Amino acid sequence: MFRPSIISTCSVRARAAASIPSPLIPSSRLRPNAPLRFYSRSPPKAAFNKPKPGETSARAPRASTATNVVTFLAVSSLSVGAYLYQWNKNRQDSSSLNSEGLTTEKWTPVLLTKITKVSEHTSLFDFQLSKPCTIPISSAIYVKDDLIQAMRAYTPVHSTEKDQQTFQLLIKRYNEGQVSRFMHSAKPGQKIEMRGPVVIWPGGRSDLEQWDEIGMIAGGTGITGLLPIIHSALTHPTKKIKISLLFAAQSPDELYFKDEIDQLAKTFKDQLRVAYTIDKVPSTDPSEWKGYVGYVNQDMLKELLPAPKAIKDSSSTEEEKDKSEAKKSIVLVCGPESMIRHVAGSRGMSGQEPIRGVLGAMGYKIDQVFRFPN
Ligand SMILES: Cc1cc2nc3c(=O)[nH]c(=O)nc-3n(C[C@H](O)[C@H](O)[C@H](O)COP(=O)(O)OP(=O)(O)OC[C@H]3O[C@@H](n4cnc5c(N)ncnc54)[C@H](O)[C@@H]3O)c2cc1C
Repeated sequence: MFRPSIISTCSVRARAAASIPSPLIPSSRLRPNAPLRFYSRSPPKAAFNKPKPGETSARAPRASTATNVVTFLAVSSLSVGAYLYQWNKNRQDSSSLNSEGLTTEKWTPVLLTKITKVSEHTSLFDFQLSKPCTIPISSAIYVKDDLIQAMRAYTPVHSTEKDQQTFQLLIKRYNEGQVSRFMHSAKPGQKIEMRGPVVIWPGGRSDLEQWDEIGMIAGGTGITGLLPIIHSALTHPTKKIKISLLFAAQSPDELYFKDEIDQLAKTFKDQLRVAYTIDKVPSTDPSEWKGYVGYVNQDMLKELLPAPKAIKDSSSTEEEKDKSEAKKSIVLVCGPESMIRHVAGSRGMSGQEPIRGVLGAMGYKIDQVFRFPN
């Protein structure tokens, strides 16, 4: 099972914030010596009056001192009980309203604000955090299905290195899938238990500038892991990093964020090159499709990706080798397990299994390829 390096970006701030008093906490808690009115009231005097002459004892039985004390204690404890119940309820409400920003240390309820269907099986889920939080580029957040205590990782779509109070998850529903089905049955207004963020590919953060070229192969929802890296690389303040992306999906409507990606390719035309492939051309409008058809293959990749280092090293002259050494490139593969296996071979438990599949046949080695866990 995939075990990411756990980092928490929000907890220190959240801990400081947790000490801020809330208006929902009863004032007696803020001022410990404030009198509690509920039980400072005396029991009704009439019950303890002596019977007047001529009155029958049946109408007004005289209470003994012991009974008075018992009655007083019973009324008092009921009042205290009611008070404590209300206080505890307020405390719970306030703790969920003031819960920490997202942290890796514990499950935090996060408000689901909106659901937007983007294809037959996939929706975009908008969330609001109670405290701003840094969601690093190339990180994932764990979502828990409370009913069966199952958790799965999802990648915030437009994560940045800056504080943000909202984020989006793109989640595909699988018919037999536990957590994806739970999320697709959730409603706006509901709170979802989350933990994170955890960084998946550290190369996508502050040391992004180490790369001259980044090749990418995305499969379906796997684009979520790559999109923040694309944005960050294209807008890098000091370096023009070249990006090439082959985006593979079952059908055109599963090429998520295609309009956004095409727009980026237009704006950054000397930096970003994009190609698409789908499993099958839709029968409804086959002439509309202009991209590749079929699973990822060498022909789709050889003109697009940075060349494999191993091939360069063996066939180049010394001068060319020096140049290629100076150029640092990597190929990122992000998508479902079956697609990763086909493109680069299984990553294995450690992520260190040799590169096989299409990339392996082209001569790429483990030091030039990163397979995202799935
Ligand atoms: C770091 C990371 C980031 C991820 N980001 C996203 C994301 O942004 N969006 C997203 O939708 N998913 C993402 N995933 C995948 C996600 O974590 C779940 O694996 C997926 O939602 C299925 O979980 P489930 O509980 O619904 O299905 P499970 O109960 O785990 O699986 C039940 C069945 O569903 C089918 N199934 C499950 N996953 C897949 C798959 N990927 N492809 C094909 N069939 C499958 C299989 O037939 C499986 O037997 C990510 C995974 C990782 C590790």
